[in-house]
Amino acid sequence: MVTNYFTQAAGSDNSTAPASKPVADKCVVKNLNFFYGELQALKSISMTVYEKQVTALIGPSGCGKSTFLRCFNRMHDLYSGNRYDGEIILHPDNENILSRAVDPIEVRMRIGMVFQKPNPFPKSIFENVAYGLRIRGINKRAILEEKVETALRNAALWGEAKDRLNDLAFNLSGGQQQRLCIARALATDPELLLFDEPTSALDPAATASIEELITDLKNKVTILIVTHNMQQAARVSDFTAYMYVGELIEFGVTDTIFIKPKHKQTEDYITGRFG
Ligand SMILES: Nc1ncnc2c1ncn2[C@@H]1O[C@H](COP(=O)(O)OP(=O)(O)OP(=O)(O)O)[C@@H](O)[C@H]1O
Repeated sequence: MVTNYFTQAAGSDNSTAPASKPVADKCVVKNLNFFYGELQALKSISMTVYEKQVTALIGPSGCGKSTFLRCFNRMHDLYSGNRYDGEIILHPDNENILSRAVDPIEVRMRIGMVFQKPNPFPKSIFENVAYGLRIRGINKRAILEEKVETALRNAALWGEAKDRLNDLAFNLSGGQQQRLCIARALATDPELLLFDEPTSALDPAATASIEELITDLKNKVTILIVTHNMQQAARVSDFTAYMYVGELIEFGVTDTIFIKPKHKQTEDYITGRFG
């Protein structure tokens, strides 16, 4: 479905100007509530994640950003006592991925995740990237080699890794390990990629290379990113959602949220007056 929402013209100097290209819905969140036992961590969130765009989730510590992100790949199902209420409709299938009828493992095959700290498996570089493919029953060496190379190229790691594919992943630098985790997530062609503060454990140079990568990747995949770093949200995202104590306070085109937010609370957070 193509929506009426329009992204900013690239390079536009008018932050509220409508419209260069229409964007399609990838996920439509409807009245999402989430509970850790008795604690309600998300309150009636409704929002759209647009296809092949980067959407940033920002807000003060404890406002529910990571909780919201983890709903998209049903991570919360791994722990008892957690409860969802509401819908996340994934397009183009028009399927509610929170439905009990939908297998969370199937959801995780379509929606990849990259965590705060790089978490490669204690395996070689090659086997880290091949891992998800092998789980899907792909074992032919030629296919694995082709897909591993493509994923490493897409994660901007091929040049550094191609001569050491059999090295242990832990021998890579922190920034390289994070790009390896991105390659691992990309290898299975996800529709949506979730990033939970992907650069918070990295130095400025490694952070810059991950940000550049995120900008390149949006040509291929829809991206949802949690970040504490407001400059990062402004640099990499097309849309921004500001959350506070489990609620979505404001959502819109990133330039508008940063230059002319509708809510004073958003403005106070963005200008550093609070949070
Ligand atoms: N596993 C859990 N069990 C119970 N409560 C939790 C759990 N994880 C998070 N919470 C609570 O849910 C609320 C939202 O937490 P969440 O981690 O989603 O916030 P956040 O915005 O990502 O925070 P931060 O920016 O500090 O990472 C907080 O009150 C937190 O204490």
